[in-house]
Amino acid sequence: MKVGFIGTGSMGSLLIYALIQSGALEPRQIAASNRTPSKVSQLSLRYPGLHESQSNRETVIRSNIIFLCVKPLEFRHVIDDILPVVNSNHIIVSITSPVQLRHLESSLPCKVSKVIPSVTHQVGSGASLFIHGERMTAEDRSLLEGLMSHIGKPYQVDEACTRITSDFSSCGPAFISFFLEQWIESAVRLTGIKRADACALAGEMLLGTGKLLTEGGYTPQELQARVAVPGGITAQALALLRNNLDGVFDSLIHTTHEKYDEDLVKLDEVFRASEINRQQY
Ligand SMILES: NC(=O)C1=CN([C@@H]2O[C@H](COP(=O)(O)OP(=O)(O)OC[C@H]3O[C@@H](n4cnc5c(N)ncnc54)[C@H](O)[C@@H]3O)[C@@H](O)[C@H]2O)C=CC1
Ligand SMILES: O=C(O)[C@@H]1CCC=N1
Repeated sequence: MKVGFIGTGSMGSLLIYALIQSGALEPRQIAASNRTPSKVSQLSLRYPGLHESQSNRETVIRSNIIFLCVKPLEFRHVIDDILPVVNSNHIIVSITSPVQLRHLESSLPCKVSKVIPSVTHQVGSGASLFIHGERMTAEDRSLLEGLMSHIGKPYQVDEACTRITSDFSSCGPAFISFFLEQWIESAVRLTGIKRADACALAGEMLLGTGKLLTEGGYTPQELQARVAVPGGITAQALALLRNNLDGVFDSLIHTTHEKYDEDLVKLDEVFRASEINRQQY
């Protein structure tokens, strides 16, 4: 299996790192290209054998599966660029949520899927979300899921639920880190605890909480009940959080969905405009 990466910014390079580190791929199985070529040169120095493609087309030509790791509004440009060298056997994967299967299927002659990864894959953890296109056979699906299972837990989701599922799996690490950052800064300011100690304790706590939710059979509600003995300190603090955060998560979900919808409107325009142009010429 040969795997290509178009775009080696934050997420493209993280996926390359994680897939090599986990043993899922050897560097010689990978080809990569990026708008700024020096980013790929750095990767090929770090992983001898990784092929530094001179163009996105070269990445496609050398690969069976190609991950498009660029931002949503860069998709149209990348697709137009690689189109002449894409054939029906290629599997092209979008790692970004607002790009729809219909955008990919209407503009590419190959098999397509969306796989929304998470920064947690850097440590072989977290969920990756799968939304397969109709041209993906059962064999293609298990090939892609098998590859990603080395660095996270594959989850099939409906495209209509892409935003809310990636809110948890992909944006979640940032949201929870924000929560912890605020908490740690208050702790440092009010109690004098060393920031490094607070960070280490917060990380261990989050890891353990994650395990209780995934392996320990707890729901978030049950976990609160287990820790918050009636009349105790945790119960009092939970009441404070409940009052102060009332409505925050509704607003959070509205915010992520509004931004997603904005991107989707722009993508629909870009993909439609380009189809109209193609018909004219
Ligand atoms: N950061 C995260 O945790 C996650 C990000 N994503 C999605 O992944 C996508 C990429 O995100 P990042 O890697 O954080 O962005 P980034 O900006 O770090 O990387 C994008 C890369 O694409 C390259 N690029 C742009 N146009 C190109 C072209 N025509 N040909 C070749 N390379 C080109 C840029 O030079 C850059 O290196 C975004 O849509 C993001 O929403 C998805 C899941 C998680
Ligand atoms: O494309 C997305 O929705 C992802 C989730 C986190 C960042 N970007």
